[in-house]
Amino acid sequence: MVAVSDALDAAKHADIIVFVVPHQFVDNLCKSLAGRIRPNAIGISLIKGFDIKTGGGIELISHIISTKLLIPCHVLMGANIAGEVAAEKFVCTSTLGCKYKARGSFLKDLFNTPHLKITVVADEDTVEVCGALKNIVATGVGFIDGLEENNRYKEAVLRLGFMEMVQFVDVFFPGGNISTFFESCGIEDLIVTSFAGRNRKCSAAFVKTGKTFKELENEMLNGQKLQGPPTAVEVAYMLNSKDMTNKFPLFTVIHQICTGKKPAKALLKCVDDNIARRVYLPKNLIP
Ligand SMILES: NC(=O)C1=CN([C@@H]2O[C@H](COP(=O)(O)OP(=O)(O)OC[C@H]3O[C@@H](n4cnc5c(N)ncnc54)[C@H](O)[C@@H]3O)[C@@H](O)[C@H]2O)C=CC1
Ligand SMILES: O=C(CO)COP(=O)(O)O
Repeated sequence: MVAVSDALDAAKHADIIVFVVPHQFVDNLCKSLAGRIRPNAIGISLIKGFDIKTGGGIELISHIISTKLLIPCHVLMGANIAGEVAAEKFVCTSTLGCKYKARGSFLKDLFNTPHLKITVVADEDTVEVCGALKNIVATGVGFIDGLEENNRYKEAVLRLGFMEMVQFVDVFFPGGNISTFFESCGIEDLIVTSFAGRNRKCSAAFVKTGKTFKELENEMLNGQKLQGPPTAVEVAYMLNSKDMTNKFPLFTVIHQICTGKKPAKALLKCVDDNIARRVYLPKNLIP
């Protein structure tokens, strides 16, 4: 394998292009590749987050790649932390979202290793939306850690957060499968990221130090970018444009804390107010 630092050099002759950059940079990356890659290339996005649509709503990153580069783009998201996959100490998992059966099976063989086990589902959008939304919930879990609060709050943020993930897909991306939430990209990635990810670590420090996320990224992430706080902004933009912030109280309060509109303790109140909330029953997902 040869590593090159220029994205166009890496992609211009490729049959399969794997996209793994912080989602903040996708637009520019696509500009640098548009019209200069193989027309029959296939994209796979590992990128977690959304893009804001002017005029309201959000766009999936894989759809942006597909539209801007005129190639199909599938997704690979799951319960894995990059360093742990590289260390090969135990078996990690990931979910490949690909609506074409034969291609899904080919891509599975390509990514599967003894230490990274891939399962394939056709439900591409749900895989991608789960990957993005769990970073918001993990940010909330980090706030609870930073407040040094009882674990009960962490457990409740995970449960309420998972429920809002299901609800978000049900309302805005109808037609997915409920079973996708039980794949690696769903509940498992939510737990892994909420215990071992950078979003949790930095949001705990956000509460403890009073520093901004930008300062913490510089100090703690060595040039990497957090995905949770910007994804919370994108989701809040979507919910505001649909007048639905009150239906997603956890996502909403996490965004308000990230942007300094509310103190971290507001998350405790949100949990107390919603802990007995009725379980959300999906109307538009296939059992
Ligand atoms: N690190 C992890 O454990 C996992 C990350 N992801 C997702 O993958 C995406 C990338 O995250 P990381 O791996 O942390 O990224 P990273 O910060 O390590 O960067 C990955 C690549 O993006 C390039 N890059 C950085 N800034 C850029 C810019 N301004 N323009 C163009 N390219 C740039 C870097 O050179 C590098 O090749 C995110 O959406 C993340 O949520 C997905 C699964 C696991
Ligand atoms: O997305 C991840 C695991 O799936 C990594 O999470 P963090 O970005 O919080 O480290």
